[in-house]
Amino acid sequence: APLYNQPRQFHLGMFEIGRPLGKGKFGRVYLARERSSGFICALKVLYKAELQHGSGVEKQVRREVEIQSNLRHPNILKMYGHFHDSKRIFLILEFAGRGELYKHLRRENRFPEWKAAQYVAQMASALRYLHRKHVIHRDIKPENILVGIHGELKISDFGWSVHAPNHRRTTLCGTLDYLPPEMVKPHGNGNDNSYDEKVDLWSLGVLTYEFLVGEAPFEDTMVMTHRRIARADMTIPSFVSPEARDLIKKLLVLDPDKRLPLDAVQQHPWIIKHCVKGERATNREKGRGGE
Ligand SMILES: Cc1cc(Cn2cc(-c3c(Cl)cnc4nc(-c5cn(C)nc5C)[nH]c34)cn2)no1
Repeated sequence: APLYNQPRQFHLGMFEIGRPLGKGKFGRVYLARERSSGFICALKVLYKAELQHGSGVEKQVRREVEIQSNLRHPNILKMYGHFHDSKRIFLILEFAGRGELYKHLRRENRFPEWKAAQYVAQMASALRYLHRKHVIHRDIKPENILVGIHGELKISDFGWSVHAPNHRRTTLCGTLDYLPPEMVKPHGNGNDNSYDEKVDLWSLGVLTYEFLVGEAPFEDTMVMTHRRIARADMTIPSFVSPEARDLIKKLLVLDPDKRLPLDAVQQHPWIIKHCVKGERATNREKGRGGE
């Protein structure tokens, strides 16, 4: 029986630990197999000592577990359970058969438009699911996306996700590249620099740009990135098709309320052009004629 039909309490002895799959700031991820079922998963091990007590990180791990455990969507990495011992916290995660998306992007430099469009459509579908549950991811970037065995994307790492609307308390660290204007320059929206799900629309625009161009639109020194985000100051290279350019420009909009909503993203001509299967393919699927 798969892991989710298992008893809710897990412990380390239930798993055979395989090769390391990767490492992050606070721990490592290992391939693992649950002994009784043979179920393959990824075991994320976080060291309590490194999650400085009282800092935002401990709360982030708690939120990551609380949020990700209750999500079920093909483009969101499943969390089957968690447990801890005296020194470590263990998150039992879905194993993504083709690993980390950013490694594919670095290796291929940039994705062809048909692949980028299919990836953006999958991300829009996952974000629509999250936003319907009033969850904002807030950290959509290639480093937080994995690739499943059939090439489908899986959003992972909900460490920065929160329930909308939100007022950020934990200090940001790491790249600013994906942050929207309302998170890099508070008071921009007039009120107490709270923000909502529309921050993920901006990040989807940055992600679309990076898939097609191979680098983030505002990549620069820290100070310049700050300024260029605040002005939505970017140039889109001429090799990007007019349809893709149109979608990027409709997501990277300073005013959150003017960004293209997710249902409109999924209906955008660039997405339709690359994602809707031909008539024959659809008929074949439905077993009508067309075989
Ligand atoms: C700590 C820490 C490390 C990371 C980054 N990270 C995530 C994984 C990972 C997960 Cl969570 C799930 N499935 C994976 N599959 C791979 C993988 C598959 N292949 C063929 N190659 C790799 C690598 N990695 C997975 C690993 N590291 N986040 O927090």
